[in-house]
Amino acid sequence: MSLTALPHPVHDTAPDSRVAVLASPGERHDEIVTPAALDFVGRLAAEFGERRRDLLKERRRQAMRLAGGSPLDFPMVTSAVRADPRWRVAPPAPGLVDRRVEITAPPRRPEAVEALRSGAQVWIADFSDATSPTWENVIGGQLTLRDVVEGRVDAAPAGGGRPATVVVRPRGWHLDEEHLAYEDRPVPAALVDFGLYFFHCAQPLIDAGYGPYFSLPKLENRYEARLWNDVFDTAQGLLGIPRGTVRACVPIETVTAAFEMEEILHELRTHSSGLGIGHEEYLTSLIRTFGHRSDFLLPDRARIPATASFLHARAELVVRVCHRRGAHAVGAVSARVPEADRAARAATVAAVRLEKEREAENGFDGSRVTHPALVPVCRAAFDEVLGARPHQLDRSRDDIEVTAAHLLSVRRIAGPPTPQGVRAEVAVALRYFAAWQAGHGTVTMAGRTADAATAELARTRIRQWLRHRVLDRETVLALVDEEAAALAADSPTAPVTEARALLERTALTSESPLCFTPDAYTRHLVSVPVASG
Ligand SMILES: CC(=O)SCCNC(=O)CCNC(=O)[C@H](O)C(C)(C)COP(=O)(O)OP(=O)(O)OC[C@H]1O[C@@H](n2cnc3c(N)ncnc32)[C@H](O)[C@@H]1OP(=O)(O)O
Ligand SMILES: O=CC(=O)O
Ligand SMILES: [Mg+2]
Repeated sequence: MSLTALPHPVHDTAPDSRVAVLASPGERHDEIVTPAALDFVGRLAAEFGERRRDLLKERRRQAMRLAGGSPLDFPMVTSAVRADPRWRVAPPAPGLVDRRVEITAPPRRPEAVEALRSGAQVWIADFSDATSPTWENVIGGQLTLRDVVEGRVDAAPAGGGRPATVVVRPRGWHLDEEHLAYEDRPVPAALVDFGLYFFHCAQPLIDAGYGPYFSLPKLENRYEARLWNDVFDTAQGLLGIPRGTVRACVPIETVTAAFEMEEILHELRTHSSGLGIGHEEYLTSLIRTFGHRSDFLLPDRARIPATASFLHARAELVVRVCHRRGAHAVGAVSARVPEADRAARAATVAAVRLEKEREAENGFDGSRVTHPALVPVCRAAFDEVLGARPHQLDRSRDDIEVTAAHLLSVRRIAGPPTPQGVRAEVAVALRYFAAWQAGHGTVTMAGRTADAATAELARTRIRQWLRHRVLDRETVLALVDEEAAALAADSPTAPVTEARALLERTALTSESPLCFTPDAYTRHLVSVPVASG
């Protein structure tokens, strides 16, 4: 597909005074937080703010229905969409045809340089889980992206070839951006991350032969996909960019979305760049949705392999649905990262290689890694199956039959954790919370990388174990003491007391929030007067 270059964005409207910035300007912020960009974001907030609030209410209603015993199944009302063999998603856009390796990293300049030059086909610049959303990080991330798109970053891979295509992962629908207010309400964080990137970078990307591409986090149903699709239509309309220029990939990260994959593709079909899978978010969603049931009691992490039948069923269904509709299917990110020790490093490489080989054999068109040293490992696994072909969209997997029972067959692995398993989750949550409160969205520990989704899963698991009484509060508190002391010894400046309080609030109280981020964000990362919402 070739895109026609357009005249510069049409944007001649007066700045919208209903958008207020509630933060002091940082270095170069005036390049991003311009009156015209604020006006654009304000228009999106005006148009979509209320629908987004309604959809968040619907999330809560659906959670209550499922907790009350309503069965989860493929929706009857959309069976015609699933049965209709005719529709396809848009063809793969320039830069997204071959996606055998995607690397994820926060949109910080050092990681941007490494990711772009890593040899991966795609860089997922992650505002969602890999960024601690301080205002400085949010605007700094946009500056990084603008510098990349406008060629101010040395992005050429050392071994030749082209830099990775940029895909931006905005924050999810559940988060607000308290530093920007529209009519005195915080602007949805998703619209800030999407809107600022789109406003500044869409046209330069099109001029360079690419487009504004996104990865949409944590969608729960087709209505949320429709909302994004409408945001894309409006945004393209406002800037005079042809409809269908945007592309968006949806990782299936919630259990309700797993039952509406095909509908999600259908809603986004003019803008879709396929579906993916994410393990951590998905496990968190399973516990949130069905964690009260003993057949959903999740054991230690090490005992939940990607080959577990319920995860395998979701992966197979993603491939089947995607290939039926001409869309890419992208595999899960490996949390393992290489360690200095040679033997440990070799074991990590072998394990990642095996994961990626399985995905390539199952029909995925590519997969995700989170460290540059793993790019060649993922690449080799996909090269073996794809060879010179850019993808395997022609490989239909009509042999795959996935039922609701398959997707929910957790029972086989269900069981209590081991003491080591509990300690590992306490340690990861505590260390991540301390890093996040200090403005770092990713950490590496014991050969694994963690982001907000990792910490969310850790504290959700601790809660589930307490709820099922396979763990008691005193044991957790004793582990928190030990791990807090270890963290203070390792990092004397880490905000250990605050991290500990956050863990206790989100894992050990009965009123623990649905997600740790909204409440922790307001308490710890918002440093200016908060707009009333
Ligand atoms: C399952 C999940 O949750 S995955 C998603 C969450 N994790 C991520 O996104 C991790 C992305 N990486 C990062 O944020 C950071 O680079 C950190 C925190 C890992 C850096 O930690 P370090 O201890 O420096 O890592 P390490 O020494 O292994 O990295 C080597 C180099 O590769 C860079 N690097 C590591 N991971 C990435 C990445 N995903 N993308 C780009 N560059 C990276 C490091 O910045 C470092 O660069 P330098 O040599 O110029 O300092
Ligand atoms: O985002 C991916 C995951 O595995 O979590
Ligand atoms: Mg993730």
